[in-house]
Amino acid sequence: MSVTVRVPAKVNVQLAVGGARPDGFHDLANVFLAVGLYDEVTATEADELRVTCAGPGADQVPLDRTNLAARAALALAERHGLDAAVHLHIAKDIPVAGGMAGGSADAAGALVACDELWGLNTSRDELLAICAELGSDVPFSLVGGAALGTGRGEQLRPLEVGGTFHWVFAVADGGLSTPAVYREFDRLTEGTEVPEPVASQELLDALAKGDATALATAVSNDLQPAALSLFPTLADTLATGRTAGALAALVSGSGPTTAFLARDAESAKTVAGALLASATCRAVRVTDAPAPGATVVPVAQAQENA
Ligand SMILES: C[C@](O)(CO)[C@H](O)COP(=O)(O)OP(=O)(O)OC[C@H]1O[C@@H](n2ccc(N)nc2=O)[C@H](O)[C@@H]1O
Ligand SMILES: Nc1ncnc2c1ncn2[C@@H]1O[C@H](COP(=O)(O)OP(=O)(O)OP(=O)(O)O)[C@@H](O)[C@H]1O
Repeated sequence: MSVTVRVPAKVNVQLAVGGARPDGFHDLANVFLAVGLYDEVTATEADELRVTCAGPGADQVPLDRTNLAARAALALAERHGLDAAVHLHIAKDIPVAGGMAGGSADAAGALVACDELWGLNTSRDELLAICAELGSDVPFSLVGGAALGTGRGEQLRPLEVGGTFHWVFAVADGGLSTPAVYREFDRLTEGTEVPEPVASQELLDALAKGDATALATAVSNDLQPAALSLFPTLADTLATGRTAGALAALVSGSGPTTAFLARDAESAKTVAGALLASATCRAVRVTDAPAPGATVVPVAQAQENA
């Protein structure tokens, strides 16, 4: 028997970062928006824990127990006193090390898939607690939609979204390590007073109204200077998207994927065309938001996708 779960990528429409905490993490006001790029995790009964991965960037994904999907299965099995004898296959479509929470998506997907496969019926709250142990972005991958993350980003408040937003993502040639980007943030802000991270009311209102123009003026990412410092050519990608008519251009989370908010589907196509033609990125993806969180794929559909 197999269970397949589909999990979305995210963009951070606001990422306000506070000073470094004693535990090395940073307090955040993190406004997550799930977007329509998905990984699929299939859990199948097996003699022992095994991970396979296919799709763009699969060669950069570890297949041992450091894989976040494997860690999720082990954490769930341990809670229930089980052996994590499962084959996890990841069909990857979310850029690897791109700042779109791909590994987190796989962790949330593995958790839901194993829970279903093993017939555990773990409560939502318990699943969210396991997610938070696995990583700061993992709880949001489970819930999807839009949410404000506080603490290190793991404490979620769901947010209302009043419409569809059109996005273009430019996948960079290379990756960025999330801890390295936070370290660069610390270096760049050294000796300055880092304000408490606070969610922008203007931004939350724009999301609730589904107003792309208002959202575009309110988006912000405090990690963007750090990502640009480590990956300076991203400035060219951002400029290309802006010139092509994007309402907003920003680095997605810790980068190096860049995100462009478009007025409508037509404008998204124009922005995507300009980015592709510019050769300032490796690939371009056009999609909508919000997207649902981790969802079990009906068996017939999973077989069709395989
Ligand atoms: C940049 C974001 O993707 C925005 O959503 C997240 O803040 C990163 O979330 P993530 O990849 O799930 O990160 P984690 O696996 O929890 O942490 C990886 C590393 O990132 C840094 N980190 C992460 C989250 C946070 N609030 N403060 C941090 O300083 C820490 O160095 C940590 O050791
Ligand atoms: N299932 C997984 N998929 C991708 N990478 C994984 C996975 N498990 C572990 N990793 C490791 O984690 C690193 C970061 O990958 P990931 O794709 O999650 O980055 P990211 O999208 O930038 O994360 P975030 O946006 O949450 O900071 C990879 O370079 C890889 O070594």
